[in-house]
Amino acid sequence: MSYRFFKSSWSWVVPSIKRLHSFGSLTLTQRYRHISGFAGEFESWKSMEGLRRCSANHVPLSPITFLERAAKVYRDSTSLIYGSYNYTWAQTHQRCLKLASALSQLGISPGHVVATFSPNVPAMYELHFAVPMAGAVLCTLNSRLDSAMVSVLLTHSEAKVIFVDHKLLEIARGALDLLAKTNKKPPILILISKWDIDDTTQTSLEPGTYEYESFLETGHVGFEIRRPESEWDPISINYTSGTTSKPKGVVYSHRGAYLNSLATLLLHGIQSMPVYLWTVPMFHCNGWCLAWGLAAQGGKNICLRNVSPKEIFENIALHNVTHMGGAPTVLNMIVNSPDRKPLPHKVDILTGGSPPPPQILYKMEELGFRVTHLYGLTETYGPGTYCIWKPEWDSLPLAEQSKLKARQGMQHVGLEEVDIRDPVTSKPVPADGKTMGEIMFRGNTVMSGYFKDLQATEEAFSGGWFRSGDLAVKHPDGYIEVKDRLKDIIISGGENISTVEVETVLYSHPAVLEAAVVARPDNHWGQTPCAFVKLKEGFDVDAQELIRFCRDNLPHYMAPKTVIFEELPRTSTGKIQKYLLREKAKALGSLS
Ligand SMILES: Nc1ncnc2c1ncn2[C@@H]1O[C@H](COP(=O)(O)OP(=O)(O)OP(=O)(O)O)[C@@H](O)[C@H]1O
Repeated sequence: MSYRFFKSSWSWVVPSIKRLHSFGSLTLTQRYRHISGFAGEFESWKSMEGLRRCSANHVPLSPITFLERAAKVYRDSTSLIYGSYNYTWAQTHQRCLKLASALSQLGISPGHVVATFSPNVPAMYELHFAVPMAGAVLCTLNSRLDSAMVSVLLTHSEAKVIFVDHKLLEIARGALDLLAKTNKKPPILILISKWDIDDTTQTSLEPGTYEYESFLETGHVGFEIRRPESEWDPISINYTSGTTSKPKGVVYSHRGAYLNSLATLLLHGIQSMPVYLWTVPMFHCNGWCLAWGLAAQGGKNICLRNVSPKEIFENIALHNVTHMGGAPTVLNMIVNSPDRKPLPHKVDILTGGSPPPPQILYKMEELGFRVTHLYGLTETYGPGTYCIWKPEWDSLPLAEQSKLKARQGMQHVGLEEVDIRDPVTSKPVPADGKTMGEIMFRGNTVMSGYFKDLQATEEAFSGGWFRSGDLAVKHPDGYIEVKDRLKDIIISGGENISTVEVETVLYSHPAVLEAAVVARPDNHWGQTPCAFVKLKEGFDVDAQELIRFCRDNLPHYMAPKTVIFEELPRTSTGKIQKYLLREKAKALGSLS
């Protein structure tokens, strides 16, 4: 300890000790407040002497630092594998610096939007760092969109550059042609072909178009990162899935991305140097924020172009995968696939995006997966709550465990609060497991707002909470359970029917592969439940059998009155498009 510090500390301590003696009966906090003289009836926090906010103790939070640290701590460890390609963290860091430098040489400045249109190839991972390192905002477009939607989102986001996977080139060109017709300046196209095509398609590139690898090589590693001035600065725009309306541009900040990345690592139990299989699309909520998060733990990113059960099982064995994620539809695909097999070791899998039927959770655990169930929206950076597992549940039968796990749980550490409140009065509903209300969020991992839509932003935040549009109950243990979307709930004879509950029963029938329940208008009841069902191969049951099965397992008013067998329409993120099914049910007319 230096003399100066010792002297100044001592001069502070002596009178403090004297004061401490005279207030011997106070609590520790009260004593501290008294001796440091800054709180309660004395003075406010802000006048506490000797403090200074400066670059030594205050840096805007940003996930960019995860990569910089990984390049030192995990320098020679593998950062990414794609087919026969692999990189170390030092290489990934250098490649991202070069890419950021190349972007800035192209004229990309802080605040500009850079779009991607690609599956989970290595470029997607690199762009998650390179774009914010150039000070720009990353906009990852869903790789399953068509030209028309891509052109709409490019117009809305005002992207200056778009990175396009070579297999999506035609769709992207179609989008740019549409833009040109509206006299909008199209973004510069950079083609991602390196990892799949040996001789680059350079020669077939149109003027003003670049190839990813040669573009990256124009940058230099000495690039000075354009760090956010404020942690509130935007880092990405994520468009919602468009399940209930047209996609909205949700803006994430550096701060929120940093916090949600860490929270997701924690809830997923990701320790140092995991092996992560990329089955969650990075375009969806930045891979639930793990595109950034894995750098914080020096993870090995196993990138996959196509996600199929065969590839999943092969990669798990080949790379010793420890963690992965997937929407319930991916889990359903795994448990019903002929390629499924017991795992060579435990794999932690995160699932969320729609309600996971307990039967599917059950079968996943039987195969050797350890499932963590999360719930959230694009507006909450993906994961917002999760079903925190309690050791006392381990001794319950697996079926019982799966029912508990199908609940959406409680908020993760990055969020302040999640509550179920009456959508009209905003008062909390009782924790009785019965009273439904709207799920509302508050905290640092809630979006900054909808890009260019202040009205929608204000509506979403009215009352000081973010309103999710989802209906849920709160159980006596505080865990929440989603019952429906506000737009999907069925009201029959004055009774609310949770379509999720009816679907859960349908999924428990051995012949049912997929099920979705919607409202069918009814002259007598107002609405009745109408089920759309896809059967497993080789099964043949009729509507009456499924209705009987539901009546045996649910109050009669909740059982579907109509069952239609067909393929279920899905959004590009795999969610069932209930509004399309509702239109079909409406076209059937009243049953009564
Ligand atoms: N674990 C879960 N259980 C039940 N529902 C879930 C779960 N996770 C997510 N969801 C549903 O997904 C929704 C969030 O989806 P996302 O943000 O991808 O866009 P979207 O709501 O489908 O699209 P849009 O807002 O454009 O209609 C939630 O509001 C909720 O309805």
